[in-house]
Amino acid sequence: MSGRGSRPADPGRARPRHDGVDRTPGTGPEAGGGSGQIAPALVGGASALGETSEAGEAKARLRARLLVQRRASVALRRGSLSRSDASRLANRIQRLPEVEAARCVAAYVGLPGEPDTAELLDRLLARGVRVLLPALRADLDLDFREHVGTLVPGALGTREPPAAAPRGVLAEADVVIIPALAVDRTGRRLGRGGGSYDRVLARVGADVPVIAVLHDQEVLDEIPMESHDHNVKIIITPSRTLRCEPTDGTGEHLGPSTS
Ligand SMILES: Nc1nc2c(c(=O)[nH]1)N(C=O)[C@@H](CNc1ccc(C(=O)N[C@@H](CCC(=O)O)C(=O)O)cc1)CN2
Ligand SMILES: Nc1ncnc2c1ncn2[C@@H]1O[C@H](COP(=O)(O)OP(=O)(O)OP(=O)(O)O)[C@@H](O)[C@H]1O
Repeated sequence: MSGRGSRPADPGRARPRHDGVDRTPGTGPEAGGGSGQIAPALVGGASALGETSEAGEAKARLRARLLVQRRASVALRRGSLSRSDASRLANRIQRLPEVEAARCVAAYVGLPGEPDTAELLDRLLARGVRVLLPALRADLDLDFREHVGTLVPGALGTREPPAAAPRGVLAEADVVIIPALAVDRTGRRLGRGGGSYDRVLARVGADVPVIAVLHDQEVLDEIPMESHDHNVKIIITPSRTLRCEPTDGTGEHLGPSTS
């Protein structure tokens, strides 16, 4: 990313503890706090707290490489292929039994370089499904709001429902659809390094299916894992649907089912 805008020089110090429990009264997710000044500068693919663990450093390097790859592919495609990708993705996601059965879906609005989710969101709304979308907070945690059909600019180039949209209660989502820079077949996920979805997934029930959406070439053999990372259950790319299998504890996995 390009390090735009006015962000604090040492954002990591302002971050909350990362054990999945938000203990700060009135500042937790869905507490209705505004974005304010945005926290960390996720420069060069480094994580928000400037990871120093081996896995954290490996993630930062991988993240930087994947962001370069995405930018190159955006430049190459100039949007046209991404529209057909968007339809194929929407079809795949809608065909999942978990999504067919869902009355409320937490999803997201694609950023440039990501598979476009606009068609999926429109189709879900047209089917009468409640759609919850994230609004990025200053500490990079996410609030959710009901998708009311319109979007306004959020921080860091995101788009989000207007502040007047009803609050979205994440616990009401039957399915959670999230972005990823990369995943592996066991469901390990690499994101943009803000820990936004690590925090969101810590608040999602273990029985709620989590679906990661990304490009075909971003399904990798192995993603380095840290203790706060949460696995996804299903991986969707324009041409593949992968169901992740749990690891056997040695890092080996039993092989995903695919279609
Ligand atoms: N579609 C989508 N929404 C998401 C995420 C995501 O990965 N994808 N996030 C996953 O956690 C959170 C947002 N995290 C972000 C972290 C970094 C940048 C970023 O690097 N932006 C660039 C470009 C900004 C622009 O175009 O204005 C930058 O700041 O340079 C954006 C979002 C919540 N919403
Ligand atoms: N529950 C949490 N609360 C606060 N910080 C967290 C939490 N989980 C992870 N973090 C911090 O967020 C930073 C980024 O984590 P990580 O590299 O796993 O992000 P990511 O999953 O790639 O990003 P994102 O979820 O935003 O797409 C790390 O410094 C980590 O310590």
